[in-house]
Amino acid sequence: MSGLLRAGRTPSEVVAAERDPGRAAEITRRYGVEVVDPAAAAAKAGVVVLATKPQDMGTVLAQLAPHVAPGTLVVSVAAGITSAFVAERLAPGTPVVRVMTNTPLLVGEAMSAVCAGPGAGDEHVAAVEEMLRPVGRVVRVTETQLDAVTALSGSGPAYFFYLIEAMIEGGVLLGLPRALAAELVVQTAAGSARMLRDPGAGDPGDSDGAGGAAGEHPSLLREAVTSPGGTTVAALRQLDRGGVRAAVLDAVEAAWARSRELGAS
Ligand SMILES: NC(=O)C1=CN([C@@H]2O[C@H](COP(=O)(O)OP(=O)(O)OC[C@H]3O[C@@H](n4cnc5c(N)ncnc54)[C@H](O)[C@@H]3O)[C@@H](O)[C@H]2O)C=CC1
Ligand SMILES: O=C(O)[C@@H]1CCC=N1
Repeated sequence: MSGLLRAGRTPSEVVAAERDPGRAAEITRRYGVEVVDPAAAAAKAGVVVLATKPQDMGTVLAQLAPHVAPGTLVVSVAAGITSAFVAERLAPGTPVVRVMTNTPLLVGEAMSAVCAGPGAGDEHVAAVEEMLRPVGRVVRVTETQLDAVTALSGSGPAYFFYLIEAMIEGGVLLGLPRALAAELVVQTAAGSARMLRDPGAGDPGDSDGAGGAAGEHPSLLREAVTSPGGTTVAALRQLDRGGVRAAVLDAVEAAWARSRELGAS
């Protein structure tokens, strides 16, 4: 909702349905968006965005289905829930599009993936892409890729936050004040991400700051930090001893499996 409003939609163009009165009041206070019951929201909407927990999706669809007008575009952001699950609970032919985005959307840096479900044509997917583009990057994927997308970019911010927490703790272990450790680590993360995504940014002649060649390889960037006989190689040996690479592979595989499980339940 915050993204839609920052992308230029007015609060009067959006309505929300929220069963928790505290959260409903917060939505109206923060965004100026009216909160109505799900039936009223569905009846008014040209596009219905389903953003409940996967476990609540069956209930919310049962509430909404009789009120969704034929042809209304229905968008689900729930992890795991297949477009077929959504479509089966709506009038035949209702276009359904699935989205997996991530929380950096809140600062305009989302990584969103979209795919067409039953009844959805190119124009429906394009409409959802247009909704998401102002708040980050958007890629089109197949539905079979969405569990993997969820495991990488959907849950991914949590993996980075986890690593950053651990690095800050490392600074504290070495005696640095926590605030200083946090500043050092967060700027290091932001700078490293910028080198990966916008490698030419900051070069003379890069007037738009958008960078040159896309996507510097992470292995090359890591090698450039790793001086022979230096500090970085000493640290990386410990990461290898700790099995960090294998743990990351196991972690994304666990998220992928859980996403599949949510879809099957
Ligand atoms: N948190 C994340 O980083 C991401 C979450 N998602 C997906 O977004 C969805 C929402 O996740 P969260 O925001 O973390 O969940 P949440 O539980 O914080 O928010 C869902 C809201 O829906 C409300 N709700 C549930 N059933 C309702 C009903 N029948 N009528 C009216 N309101 C109802 C709840 O009161 C709650 O406020 C999930 O399906 C999740 O898989 C997707 C990508 C990233
Ligand atoms: O943890 C979850 O299930 C949701 C989906 C992706 C990120 N958060």
